Amino acid sequence: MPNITLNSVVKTYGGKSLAVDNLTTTFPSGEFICLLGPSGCGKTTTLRMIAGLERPDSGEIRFGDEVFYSSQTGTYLRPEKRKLGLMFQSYALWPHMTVEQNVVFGLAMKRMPREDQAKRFTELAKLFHLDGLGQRYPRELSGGQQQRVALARMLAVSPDLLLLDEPLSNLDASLRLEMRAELKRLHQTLGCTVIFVTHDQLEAMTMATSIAVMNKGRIEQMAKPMDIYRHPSSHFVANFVGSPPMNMLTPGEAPGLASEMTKILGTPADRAGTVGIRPEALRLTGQPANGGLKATIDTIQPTGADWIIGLQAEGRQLFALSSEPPPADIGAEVGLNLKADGIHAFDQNGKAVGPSL
Ligand SMILES: Nc1ncnc2c1ncn2[C@@H]1O[C@H](COP(=O)(O)OP(=O)(O)OP(=O)(O)O)[C@@H](O)[C@H]1O
Repeated sequence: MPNITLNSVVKTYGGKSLAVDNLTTTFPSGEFICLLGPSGCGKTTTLRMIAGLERPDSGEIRFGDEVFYSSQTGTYLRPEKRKLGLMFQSYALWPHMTVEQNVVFGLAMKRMPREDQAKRFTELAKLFHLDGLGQRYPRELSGGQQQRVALARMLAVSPDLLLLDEPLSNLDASLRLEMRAELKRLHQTLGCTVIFVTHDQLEAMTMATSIAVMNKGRIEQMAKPMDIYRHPSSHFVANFVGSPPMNMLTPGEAPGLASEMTKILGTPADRAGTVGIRPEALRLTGQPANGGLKATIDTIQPTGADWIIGLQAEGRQLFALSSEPPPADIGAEVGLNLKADGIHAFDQNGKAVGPSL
């Protein structure tokens, strides 16, 4: 299966609002890629340009050797000519059609014989646990069942590429969990390339084989989820991925803690940039060691499996994440130990520096 390549793709709206900023990247075939980033960073625009629903201002988009779009040659392949499956947040099943009619809609449009359509529906109904629901109407289905019908409809035409724009955002937490597992399983079974837009880092971390973190119309970093988490290439990525977010110290903030962090990292003490520590790398001890780092507990948030512990250290609010209950109550002074692999440093331009790279 071919890769998707974007070369110097630019997209502005109304000639002035820059949505995608000279984007050059390759989405390798067979990967489950999550485009992750804050609202307005250009995720949907990127996806829509790959789908052919939005025309770039300039650049080139290819699917292997097939040119989807090229400003140089004036090529623009219409969406229906690109062999894609598309699914959006509002997946809009046809309300007046049964589940089976919805699923085989694309096949009927392609004039596939009725018996073959029925056969394909049986296969898909099995894959998406829709057995026995073929004659129901969408209003007679649960949210999760509707979502599975939408997925089956998208896959009925055997697309080479699936483009999904926040398809799980309308679901409640337990259904989301179920659908995340379903999509992941589906990707492993079908082996097709998936590009999935989300602003939810948990969704990206749990499903993607590769995350592309977007910021202001560009991809800041593209890597495997755990590499993004462990080796963020910039302040932006480090801050965006992780919950609670990384504790960031700008120059002058909590100097005792910052200098201990730079000492562990081996970066110069007269730093000009930011240092950060993941909440789980802040370990609390019952008693502060003599001359060691200390903090005061100011909030305790049990999540069930973990505790998020708010701390005050040298006038700064920090958050620690622990799978153990806190060693003391609110108001108590505790010692701090720092775990080296959760510490990161960034230069003045926000680029990661030091041994974490
Ligand atoms: N049709 C449009 N007309 C004008 N500006 C638009 C249009 N669509 C998007 N934009 C702007 O382009 C930028 C990128 O938008 P885009 O929808 O691609 O971002 P996004 O990362 O998908 O955001 P979200 O997560 O909120 O959907 C934003 O500044 C947005 O306001």
